[in-house]
Amino acid sequence: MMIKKMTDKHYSIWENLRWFNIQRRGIADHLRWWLPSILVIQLGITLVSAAVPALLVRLLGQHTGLPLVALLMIGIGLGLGCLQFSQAVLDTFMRMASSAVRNEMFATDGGDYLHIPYVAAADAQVRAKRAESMNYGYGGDESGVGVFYNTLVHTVQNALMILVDAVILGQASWWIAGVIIATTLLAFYPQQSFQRFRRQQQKVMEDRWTPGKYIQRSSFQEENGKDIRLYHMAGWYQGKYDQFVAATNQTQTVIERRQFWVSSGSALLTLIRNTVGYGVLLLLMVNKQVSISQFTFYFTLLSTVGMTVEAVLTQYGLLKGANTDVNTGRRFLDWAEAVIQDMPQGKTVPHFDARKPLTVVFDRVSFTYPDGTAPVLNDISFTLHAGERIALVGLNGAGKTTITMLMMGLLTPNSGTITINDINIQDIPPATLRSYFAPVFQESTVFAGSVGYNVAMTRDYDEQRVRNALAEAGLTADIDKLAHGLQTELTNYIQDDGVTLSGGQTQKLMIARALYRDAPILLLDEPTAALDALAESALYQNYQKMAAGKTSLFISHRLASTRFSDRILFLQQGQIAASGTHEELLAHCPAYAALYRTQSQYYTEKQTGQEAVQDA
Ligand SMILES: Nc1ncnc2c1ncn2[C@@H]1O[C@H](COP(=O)(O)OP(=O)(O)OP(=O)(O)O)[C@@H](O)[C@H]1O
Repeated sequence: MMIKKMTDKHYSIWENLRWFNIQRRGIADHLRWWLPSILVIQLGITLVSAAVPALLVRLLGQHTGLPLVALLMIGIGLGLGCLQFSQAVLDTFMRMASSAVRNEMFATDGGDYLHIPYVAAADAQVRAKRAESMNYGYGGDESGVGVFYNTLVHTVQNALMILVDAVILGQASWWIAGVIIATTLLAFYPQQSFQRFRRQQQKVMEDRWTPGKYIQRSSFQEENGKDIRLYHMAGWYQGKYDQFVAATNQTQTVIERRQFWVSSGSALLTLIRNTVGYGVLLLLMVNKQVSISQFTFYFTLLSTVGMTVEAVLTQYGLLKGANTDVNTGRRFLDWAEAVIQDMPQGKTVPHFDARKPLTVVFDRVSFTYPDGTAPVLNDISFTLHAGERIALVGLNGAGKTTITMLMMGLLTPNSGTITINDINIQDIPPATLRSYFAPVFQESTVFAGSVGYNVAMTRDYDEQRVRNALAEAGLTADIDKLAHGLQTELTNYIQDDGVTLSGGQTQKLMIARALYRDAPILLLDEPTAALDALAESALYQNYQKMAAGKTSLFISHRLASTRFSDRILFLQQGQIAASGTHEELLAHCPAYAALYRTQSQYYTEKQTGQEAVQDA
C-alpha cells in the first residue's frame, strides 16, 4: 500500500474562517453574533471616550452646575465600564470557543495518528510533520487554531476603528483623514516584513531546539543516568546547552535590532501624523472653523489613532502567522484522514474454525522500508503449515522482525502476496487479521495499568485466565510478592506506588500477554533474550505446550532453541537461504553450520575460552 504524500495546500484567511465556522458548530453556536457585538461595543467605547473631554469643556463653558457635571460623568463612567466589561466577557467567550475547537483538533490528531497504518506512524518524516502540526497548529492556546479567530476579530475591529476615526476626523479636514490612511499604509509593509522575518527566525530557533530538546530529555532520562556519570558526559551536555543558549541569544539580538528600526520608523510616521493632524486642528480652531469642544473631541480622537494603527498592524501580522499555522495543522489532519480512508478495509471476513491452526504463505514477497534504500526482503516465498513450529534464524538485520510485521499486516509488501488459509491478508479486515496473532515483540511494552491489565490488555479481564497465563510464563511467584498482586500498577507514570519489573520479568509478562490472547498463530521474536538460564530452559520445555494446536514462528539467535521446532528457515540477504531441520541445515547449509559452530564452541568442554576466540 502506497502512503499518500502530504500536500502543501495553502488556505487563505477567508477559507480558514469558513472552515473555523464549520468546526465551531455545536461548540460555540452564537459566535457569529459576537463579532458584530464586539465591533459595536468597540465603536461605543472609542466615541464615548473621545466625547467625554469635549462634553466636559462644553458644559464648563456653559457654566453648568458642578453636581450635574459630576452626575453626568459618573453616568458616563458607569456606561463605559459596562461596555468594557461586555467586551471582556465576549473576548473570554471567543477565547473559550477557539480553545474548544483547538481541543477538538487535538483529540482528532491523537485519534488519527493511532489509526494511520503502522508504516506511516513509524516514518520519521511523518512523525516530524505531526510534531510540527501539533506544535504550531493546535498544541496549545497560543498555537494557530488557538489564536486565529481572536486575531481575526481584533484585526477587523482595529481596521474598522481606523476607518471610523478617519471618517470622523475627515469631517474636520480631509487632510487629517488622508494623513491617517497614508501613514497606516506606509507602516504596513515594514511591519509585515518584520513580522515575517521574526517568524522565520523563531522557526530557525525552534528547529535548532528540536535536537536541543532531545538532548535535554535524554539528559534527564533515568536509564541514561548511569552512562552520563560513568562516561563523564555532564560537560558535553553543558557544552551543548551553552551552544543552544548562545545561538538563541544571537538570533534574539538580530530580531531586536530589526524591531528597533521598525519601531523607529513607526514613531516617525506617528510624529508626521500627529504634527499634520494637531497642526490642522489648531489652524481650524484659530480660524474659528471648529469650536473648543469640537477641537477637544477631534484632538482626543486623533490621539488614540496611533495606538489603533499599531494594534491593527500587529494583529494583522499575528493573523497571517496564525493562518500559516492553521494551515500546518489542517494539512496534517487532512492527510491523516485521507490516509485512513484509503486504508484497505478488507472485504472478506473469513470464517475460520477457531480451534484449528492456520496456514500462512509468503509468495514472492519483496519489501523495502519507505525511507530505506535497499530491499530488506527480496522475492521470498515460504509456507508455515497449519500447526507447524517454525524457527526463523538469520543475522542481525536479516529481516526476521520485518517478516512478522508483514504477516500481521502492520507493513505491506511492495510486491508478492501473503495469504492465510488461501485468503490474501489484504482482503481481510485489519482488526480480524490481527486477532489471529499472539506476538511477543522484541521490545517489551508495558502500559500504565495493572499487572492484570497488562496481561489481558483489557480492564475487563478473566482473572483465572490471567493467573494461568502468568503461571505458564513463570511469573506467578514474582507477582504474588507484589503488594496488590494482579492489581499492582506497573510504571509510576500515573500511580505513585507503581512498580517497575526487571527486564526478564517484563519479558515473561509479554509471554503471558501472548498466552492470554490465545490466538491461532504464535509469533515469538527473541522471547528469551532477557531471561535467565532457568527461565529460558523452562520456556523451551513449555514451548511444546504453548504452541500446541497453533502455527508458531520462533525467532531466536540461540540456535540451540531451534531444536524445539519442526523446521528452520534460515534468512540471509533478504532471502530464505535454506529450510529444513537442524540436522539437515548443519549438513547442507554451510552458513548455518558455521553460525552454529561459532555459537556452540563456547559451550564445548574441551576448549578454553581463549582457544574458542582464536578458532572463531
Ligand atoms: N522502521 C524502519 N525503517 C527503515 N528501516 C528499517 C526499519 N525497521 C527495520 N529496518 C531495517 O530493516 C532491516 C531488517 O530489520 P529487522 O528488524 O527485520 O531485522 P532482524 O532480522 O529482526 O534483526 P535483529 O536480529 O537484529 O532483530 C535492517 O537493516 C533495519 O535497519
